[in-house]
This record gives sequence, structure tokens and C-alpha cells, in this order.
Amino acid sequence: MPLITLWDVACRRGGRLLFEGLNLRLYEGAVTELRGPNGIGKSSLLRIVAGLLPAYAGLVERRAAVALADDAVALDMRQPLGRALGFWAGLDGGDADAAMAAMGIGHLASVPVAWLSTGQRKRASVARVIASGAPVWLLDEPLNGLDQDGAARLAAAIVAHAANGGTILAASHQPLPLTGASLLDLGA
Ligand SMILES: Nc1ncnc2c1ncn2[C@@H]1O[C@H](COP(=O)(O)OP(=O)(O)OP(=O)(O)O)[C@@H](O)[C@H]1O
Repeated sequence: MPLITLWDVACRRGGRLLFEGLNLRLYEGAVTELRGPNGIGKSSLLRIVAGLLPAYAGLVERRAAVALADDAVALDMRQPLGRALGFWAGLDGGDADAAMAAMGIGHLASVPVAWLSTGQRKRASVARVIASGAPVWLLDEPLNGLDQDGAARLAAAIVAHAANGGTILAASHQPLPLTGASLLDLGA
């Protein structure tokens, strides 16, 4: 049984139909890379899957909790990273320290989120998804701003999450540094 199923989904934004007739199943243990040119609707699709944007047509079925990481770091900028992540992990029942360690940012726990660099913020938003405990991870350009170590940590986190029965849908212009992902090309 898929964790997420889309039936015949269409997306319309700003008066333009971006895509239609999209059928998608995200199964436990699957990693799916979402590709397509700028503006085709990848971020919009992630928001539809997350329930943040209504589909223009079609049906979306969610059988598990969903966590989305996009360009906006969804953390309190004034708080130290550890407390900001801990707040959400506390609500979600996840482990902020383990998530920070996985993304190599444990040493930044006392640094205000606003002071973090671009790549550190990206690592923090991935850590928030890790700490969410949600089976479904939606990642929008997760490699943006990440150095080689960050990319390797992201790949390891994705592989571990899939091995634990999670599913990952990642919109990325660069291939994720891991094997076994399936491709969904919105531009095809
Ligand atoms: N809030 C909005 N109102 C109207 N149109 C929007 C809105 N948000 C996005 N769009 C339009 O929807 C289209 C698809 O945007 P989206 O961000 O989903 O594309 P994308 O495939 O993720 O692009 P990129 O590769 O550049 O990140 C774009 O033409 C964009 O201008």
C-alpha cells in the first residue's frame, strides 16, 4: 500500500495549467527524484503532496505524516538552533540531538538560527525533517548550498530513512549522490 497516492492530479498556478493527469505512488522504502526544467511545477507538486496547495483536479491520498523542507528554514530565527529544533522535535516526538548529529551541526546547537550560513541552514532544515519522525519526506532542492560533506550526510539520511520504511520525494536539478532512486520527470 503506497504511503502517498496521486490520481490524475492537475496543478494550476497564476492562471496557467502547469501539469495534469499526474498519477504517482510513493511506497515505503522508495526514493524518488523529481526532475524537470525551471517553472514546470516541481515545488508546486511537493506542496500539493504536503497538503499546502490544493490540486486543481484529481485526488491526493496521504496514509502517513509528511514533512517538507524547502528554501525557507522553518525554524525560529531568534532561537539557538538546538532550542529551535528541539521545540519541533518535542511536538513531533523526534530527537533533535540525533538529527543535528546526523547532519553534522551538533556543534551549532547554541548558535541563533539567524546566524547560520546558507549551507548550515540547509543542514538545519534537513535536520528538522529528520527530527519530525514523519514517514514521508518532501525535499525541495535539498543539495542547494550543501558542501560535499553535507551532501554525503543528506544521502546517508535518505538511505537510512528509506531502509526504515520511509519514503522520499526530492526535487533536484543535480542527481542525488545515492543509487537506487527512481526518476519522475515532470517535463517528459
Ligand atoms: N504563488 C504563486 N502564484 C502564481 N504563480 C505561482 C506561484 N508560485 C509559483 N507560481 C508559478 O508556478 C510555476 C511553477 O513554479 P514552481 O516553483 O512549482 O516550479 P519549479 O519546477 O519548482 O521551478 P524551479 O526549477 O525553478 O524551482 C512558475 O511559473 C511560477 O511562477
